[in-house]
Amino acid sequence: MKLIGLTGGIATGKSTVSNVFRDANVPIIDADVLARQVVEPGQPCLRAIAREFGDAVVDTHTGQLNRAQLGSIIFANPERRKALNAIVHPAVRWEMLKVALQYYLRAEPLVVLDVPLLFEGGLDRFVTKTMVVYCPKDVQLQRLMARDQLDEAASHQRIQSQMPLDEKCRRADIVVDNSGAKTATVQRVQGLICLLRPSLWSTYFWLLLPGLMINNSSRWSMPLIPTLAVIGRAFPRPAQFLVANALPVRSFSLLSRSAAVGASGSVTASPRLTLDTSFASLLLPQSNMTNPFSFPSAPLGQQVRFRSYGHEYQPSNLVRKRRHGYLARLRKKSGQRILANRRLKGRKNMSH
Ligand SMILES: CC(C)(COP(=O)(O)OP(=O)(O)OC[C@H]1O[C@@H](n2cnc3c(N)ncnc32)[C@H](O)[C@@H]1O)[C@@H](O)C(=O)NCCC(=O)NCCS
Ligand SMILES: Nc1ncnc2c1ncn2[C@@H]1O[C@H](COP(=O)(O)OP(=O)(O)OP(=O)(O)O)[C@@H](O)[C@H]1O
Repeated sequence: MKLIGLTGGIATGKSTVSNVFRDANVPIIDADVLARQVVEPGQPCLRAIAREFGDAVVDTHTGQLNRAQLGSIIFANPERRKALNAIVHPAVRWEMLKVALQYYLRAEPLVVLDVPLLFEGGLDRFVTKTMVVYCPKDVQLQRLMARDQLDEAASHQRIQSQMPLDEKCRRADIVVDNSGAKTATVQRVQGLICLLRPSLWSTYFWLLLPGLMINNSSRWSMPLIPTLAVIGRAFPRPAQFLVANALPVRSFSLLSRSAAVGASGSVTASPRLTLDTSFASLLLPQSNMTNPFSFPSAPLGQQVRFRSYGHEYQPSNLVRKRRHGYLARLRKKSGQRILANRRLKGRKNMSH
C-alpha cells in the first residue's frame, strides 16, 4: 500500500487537494476529522482538555468542545499549544493507525494521509511520499482570513504556529502549487494521481512481504495476507471515508452483456462506471425494443445500423476503443503515463 502524506500550511488548500483524491476513489485518512472525533462528548480526551484548560472550554449546554475559545488560547501561546497537542495527538495517531491498518487489510493500493502537522510530528517517516500544498504567504493569509473570519493578527498567529511553509516545501517529495485557480490545481493533482497509483504487481508484492517475513519456510504464510485482504474487501470502507462519487461520469465504449439499462437512459455496467447512452448507441446493434439489451431511447421497431457496408476502409470504433480507449490506457503503466501527461497539458479529451 502506497501511503501519501499530504500536508501544507494552514489554509493553503490541503482539503481542496484531498477532495481530488477522494473523487478519484482514493481513500483519505484525515487527521482534522479524527482530531474532532477524539474530543466528542464523553471521550477521555475531552475530559483531559477540561482538566488542563478549565471547564470554560466545554459548552455547558451541549457538552461539546468550544473550539473557537480553545483556538484563541492555544494559537496565542506555544506552551498551551504543546499541552493540547500532548493530549490530542496520541489519540489521533492511534486512530490513524487503526484506519490505515483497515485499508492495508483491504489491499488498497493508494491511501492519502492528510495531516497538517506531518513534518512537525515526525510522521513523514512513515509515508511513502510526502506532498506539500503550497501558495504564497499573502494568498494564504487572505484565504485564511476569508474562510475563518479572522483578523490579520489572529491569522498570522495561526500561520506562525506551524513550521514555515518554505521549509515544508524543501522537505517534500512533491510540491503542489495552489496559488492559481482551483481548476488548475485539480488538473495537476489528477495527473499526479495517475503517476502515483502503484501497479497491481507491486501491491501484491507488498501484501506478500509480511507473510514472507513471518515465516518464509511455511507455505501457509505466503497466501495469508492476500487472503486477509480478500476477506477485508468484503467489509465496507470505514464509514467516514466513504467516497461520495467514485469516478467522474464519462463515456465508455466497452459494454458488458450484463449491463443494466436504467429508466433514465443511462446504462450502468458496474457501480463504478456510468455509460453514456448517446455514445454507446453508436456502438451497439439495436434491432428493436424486444432485445433485452436495447436502449429505451431507441424508437420501437427501428433498426439501428451497427456499421455501414461497403468496400472502402471502415475502421471499427469498437476495436479502436479497445486498443486505444480510456480503459485500455488505464490498464498499462505506459497508458497511465499518457493520461497523466494529457491531464497536465490540460487536454479536453483523454483518449479515443
Ligand atoms: C485548537 C482547535 C480546537 C481549533 O479548532 P478549529 O475548528 O478552529 O480548527 P480546525 O480543527 O479546523 O483546524 C484548522 C487548522 O488549524 C491548524 N491546527 C490545528 N491544531 C493545530 C496545532 N495544535 N498546531 C498547529 N496548527 C494547528 C491545522 O492546519 C488545521 O488544519 C483544534 O484545531 C484542535 O483541537 N487542535 C489540536 C489538534 C491538532 O493538532 N489538530 C491538527 C491535526 S492533528
Ligand atoms: N486555488 C484556490 N483558489 C481560490 N481559493 C482557494 C483555492 N484553494 C483553496 N481555496 C480556498 O482557500 C480556503 C482554504 O482551503 P482549504 O480548506 O482547502 O485549506 P486547508 O489547507 O485544508 O486548510 P486547513 O489547514 O485549515 O485544514 C478555502 O476557503 C478554499 O475554498
